[in-house]
Amino acid sequence: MIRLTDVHVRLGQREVLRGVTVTLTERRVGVIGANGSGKSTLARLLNGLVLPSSGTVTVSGLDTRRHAARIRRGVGFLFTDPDAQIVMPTVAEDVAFSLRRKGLPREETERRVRETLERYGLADHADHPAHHLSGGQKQLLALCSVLVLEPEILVMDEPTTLLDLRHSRQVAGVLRTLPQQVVVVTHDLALLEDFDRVLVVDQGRVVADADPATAIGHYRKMMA
Ligand SMILES: Nc1ncnc2c1ncn2[C@@H]1O[C@H](COP(=O)(O)OP(=O)(O)OP(=O)(O)O)[C@@H](O)[C@H]1O
Repeated sequence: MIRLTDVHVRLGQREVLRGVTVTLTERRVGVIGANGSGKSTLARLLNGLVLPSSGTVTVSGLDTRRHAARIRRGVGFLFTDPDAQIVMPTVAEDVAFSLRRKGLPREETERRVRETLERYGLADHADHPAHHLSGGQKQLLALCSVLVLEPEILVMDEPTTLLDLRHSRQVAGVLRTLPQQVVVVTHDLALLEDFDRVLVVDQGRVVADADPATAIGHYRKMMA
């Protein structure tokens, strides 16, 4: 469970989030809103990448200000730009990297890497250089490298921006089957159709918080 209580975030001179209070218990939560409204900042609060200037953020009961390292281990974070996340030369090595740091035995690491790449359609690219992948394939690779760690919560910042329709649908399918709580910041409204809850952010505040159809309707009116 994620709880934000009267959260303000100031970055430089700007108050980017202004009094956000929400408790997120649903399995799939979407966050939408105009460019610059504060969505990414909200996402980054959830794994302690950004800390509140005032107010509190707790994840599974832990305050992000006091338990940053533990929270980062439990909350997988997928950045918009996959190049920010891919750290190893080949596809399989990149997925294996985080598992190795956990000290898993080699055989188990190889098995989990293979299974993950197969599940997300990247098995044929296992030994290819990661920088030879297309943008969309890189986005899938970044997702594999996060999911292989089986995080308790997954936070994604615009995970489908580089994906074609087929791969967007594949990610939507992945999100449907994942057992963990997922929070997705996106401009891809179709991705949220069957989500449990959608927040609309405007100028640093949550201005709507409802089922997808209601929240997206509110957003469309707001942007008209
Ligand atoms: N490090 C920073 N220092 C100062 N201002 C920042 C910083 N990071 C973000 N901002 C500002 O905070 C505001 C919200 O940014 P944020 O990235 O959270 O918006 P967003 O809703 O995710 O936008 P987009 O849809 O364009 O990705 C923007 O006006 C941005 O310029």
